[in-house]
Amino acid sequence: MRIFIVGMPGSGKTTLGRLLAAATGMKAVDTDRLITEKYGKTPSRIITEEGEKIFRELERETLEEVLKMDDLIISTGGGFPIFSGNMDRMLENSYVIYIKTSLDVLWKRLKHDKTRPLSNSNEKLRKLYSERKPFYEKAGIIIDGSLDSRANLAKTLDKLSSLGIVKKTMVN
Ligand SMILES: Nc1ncnc2c1ncn2[C@@H]1O[C@H](COP(=O)(O)OP(=O)(O)OP(=O)(O)O)[C@@H](O)[C@H]1O
Ligand SMILES: O=C(O)C1=C[C@@H](O)[C@@H](O)[C@H](O)C1
Ligand SMILES: [Mg+2]
Repeated sequence: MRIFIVGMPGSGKTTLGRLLAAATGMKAVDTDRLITEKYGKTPSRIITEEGEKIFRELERETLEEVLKMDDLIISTGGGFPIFSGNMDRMLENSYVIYIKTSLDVLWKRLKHDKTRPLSNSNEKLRKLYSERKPFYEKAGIIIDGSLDSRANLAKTLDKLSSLGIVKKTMVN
């Protein structure tokens, strides 16, 4: 069984992936991190130095690699579900969680971060949000991203257990 986590940059995908893995005993991976390890460069460097098209191809390859694995929670890059039919591919035989976070909350988290070439201004972030929303909203499970990390984890576990995806786990 695989669970993908999707959402805007800064919505808390990596954080939730790690917490969810610790609570369920599943392994957490992160597509940005897998790409960085395999190609020796961060996504933002790949985008800046080689172009976004190359980065999106690497994401597509990474998706096929993780689809070969099992018992995995996969946090994705912000643009991952938008390109190459990736969202439909994820939905074919995995669960997908969307962390739905308001633009105000996202901008508060991202405004001091200079390392994000695609969302380094409020205008760019707004445009990305409206373009990406329809893709994210295809997810079968939608979580309110304005909660703190702990409450977010508890809500997610509740949803996953009510759907019979994971067994109810104690969260301290
Ligand atoms: N539920 C939350 N409430 C408040 N802050 C959070 C929450 N989840 C994550 N954060 C903080 O927001 C920032 C972004 O979190 P995180 O890296 O998990 O997001 P992401 O969606 O993986 O972002 P990226 O687009 O970089 O992959 C971090 O500083 C993290 O500590
Ligand atoms: O929103 C995006 O398109 C991106 C988000 C990051 O997680 C990285 O995947 C990369 O910087 C692109
Ligand atoms: Mg992340």
